[in-house]
Amino acid sequence: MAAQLIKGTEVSKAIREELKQEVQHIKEKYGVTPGLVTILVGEDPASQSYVRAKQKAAHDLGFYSVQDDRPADISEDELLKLIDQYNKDPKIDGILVQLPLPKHINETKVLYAIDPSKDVDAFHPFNVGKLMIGEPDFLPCTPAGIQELLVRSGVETSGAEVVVVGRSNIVGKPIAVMLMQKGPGANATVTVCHTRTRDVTFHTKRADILIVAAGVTEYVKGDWIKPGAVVIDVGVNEVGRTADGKRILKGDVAFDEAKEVASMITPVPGGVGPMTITMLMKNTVRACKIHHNIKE
Ligand SMILES: Nc1nc(=O)c2c([nH]1)NC[C@@H]1CN(c3ccc(C(=O)N[C@@H](CCC(=O)O)C(=O)O)cc3)C=[N+]21
Repeated sequence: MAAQLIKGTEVSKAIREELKQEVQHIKEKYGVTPGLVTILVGEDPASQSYVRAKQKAAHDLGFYSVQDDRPADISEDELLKLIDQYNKDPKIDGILVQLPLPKHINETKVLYAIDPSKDVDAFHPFNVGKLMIGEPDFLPCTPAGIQELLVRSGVETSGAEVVVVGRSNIVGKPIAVMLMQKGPGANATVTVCHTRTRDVTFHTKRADILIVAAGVTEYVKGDWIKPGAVVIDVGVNEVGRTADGKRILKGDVAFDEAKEVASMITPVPGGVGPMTITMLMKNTVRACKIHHNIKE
C-alpha cells in the first residue's frame, strides 16, 4: 500500500495565503510593512537559489524586502558592521544571514550579532534558550515547518513515539525540544539518534513519527520504518543536474521503499523545503508585530 503524500508545497501555499491577508490587514490598520533583509556572502549557486526563493516569497506577500549580496572575501568585521546597520534600521524587522558562511568568518559570532528581536531564523542563543524553556518568540523555520505539516495533516503527536535522526542546532535539536514540549502539536516522547547511536534501526523501527535530518542521501531504508509510521524527510541532497541545469534532489530517506511502508511521507522536493521558507515569512510578520506592539 502506498503512503499518503504530505504535500509541503500545498500546505505552504495555504499558509502564505493566510499570511498575505494578515500583511494586508496590518498595512491598512497600522500603516506598517514587514521588512526582511537576506544577506548572502559569496556566490554558491545553491545558496543563491535559496535566497532567491526567500526574496520571491517576501515580495509576493507584499513585504519590504532587501537582498544584500556581499563578496566572499568580505571581512568578519565588515559583516558585523553591516548587521549592526540593519539592527538599527527601523524598516527592517527580520535579518537572515544565509549559511554556510566562508571559512574565515566565525558563524557563531555573526549569529550572536543579530538583534534577537530581528532573528527570524531563531538561531541566536537568546531565542534558542527561550525555545528550550517553552517561551519562544520565534520558532526555528525548518522545525516550525515540520510541526505545521504534522498538525495540518492531522497527525496525533500527543503521546506518540517520535524518533529524530540528526542532532544539528538547526533541525535535530530544536524539533526534538518542540515536540517534547507541553501543548498542541507536541506532548510527544522523543528519542534523538546520531552518528554514535549504537543501533539506529532499533530506534527508527519503534517510531510512530520518524523525522530524518541526517544529511546523508537515502540514509533511512524501507525496513527501518514501522508499518504505518509517519515519515518526515528533511534532507535536500543534490545528486546531479538535468540536461537543462536543474538540480536533481533526493532526501535522507529512500523514498520508493519508504512509501510502501509508511502511512504518510513527505516528498523531496515539495515537502519540508517550501515550509522552511514559509515559516521564515511567518516569523518576519511576527517580528513586525512585536516591533510595532501589534497584539492581535
Ligand atoms: N540562515 C539560514 N537559514 C536557513 O533557513 C537556511 C540557511 N541559512 N542555509 C541553507 C538552509 C537550507 N534551506 C532550505 C530552504 C528551502 C528549501 C526548499 O525550498 N527546497 C525545495 C527545492 C528547492 C530546489 O529545487 O533547490 C523543496 O524541497 O521542495 C531547501 C532548503 C534553508 N536554509
